[in-house]
Amino acid sequence: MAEVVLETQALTMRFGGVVASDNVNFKLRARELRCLIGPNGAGKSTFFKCVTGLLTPTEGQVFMRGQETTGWMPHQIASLGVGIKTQTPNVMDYLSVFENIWLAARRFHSVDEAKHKAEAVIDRLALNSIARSDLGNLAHGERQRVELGLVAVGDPWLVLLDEPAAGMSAEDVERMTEIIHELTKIAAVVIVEHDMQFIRSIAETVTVFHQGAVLMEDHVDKVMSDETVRNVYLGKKAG
Ligand SMILES: Nc1ncnc2c1ncn2[C@@H]1O[C@H](COP(=O)(O)OP(=O)(O)OP(=O)(O)O)[C@@H](O)[C@H]1O
Repeated sequence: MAEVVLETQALTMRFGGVVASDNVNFKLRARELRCLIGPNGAGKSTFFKCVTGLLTPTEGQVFMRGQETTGWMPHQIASLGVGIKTQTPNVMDYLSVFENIWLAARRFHSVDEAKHKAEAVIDRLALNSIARSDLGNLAHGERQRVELGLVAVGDPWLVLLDEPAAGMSAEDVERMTEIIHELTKIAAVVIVEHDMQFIRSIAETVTVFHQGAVLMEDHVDKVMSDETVRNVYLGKKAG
């Protein structure tokens, strides 16, 4: 079986009396693609933030490729080879697409190598036609793609994405699906997502959160037809 690249053990996060993440045991293997779903307030973002270092869990542990990372800062986690895309973009509007991606590549590579890497990612993500445009002038879907470029340019073995398809057109979502499949050739990918159509088109196994805990973890088709899941979530949202 493939190596476990991400694991949480009894991960718990409390905000005062609210148990936002409740004893979560999670495992992800190399090149696996996993969507985290659940209704509003289910604890997806809290779990994501505990794993990416934006929050330190109250209890429990996080391991990446066997290395304990509980309480690490996001940049420390990134330096292991983990690509993180949060909902707060880490881009510069007054620089071009190429410059943004090149700058991200410089964190990992020499000047020449960074240029080469940036060009390769621009090719792979079909960003050639907008490579010289300033980020500030791009449409939402294009920006999202550039942000994935920033993640991909570090050659990550684990990629953690918070709502990459939010606010996108159907065409952009389709492109994003292709890019994510492309990413799974080199990395395991975790995606927090609301868009059910997107989830159906990319996911195999999904993890359903409810009241901070894992309610179910199974193939997307099984999860979508599960009555308990429908009751807590899909019944209202997926129609
Ligand atoms: N910083 C915080 N302080 C206090 N309570 C919080 C904080 N962050 C989250 N919570 C609470 O924790 C619970 C889980 O929230 P979380 O944002 O993780 O859920 P979610 O599944 O990501 O929801 P959504 O789909 O709406 O983003 C909610 O009850 C929320 O109100």
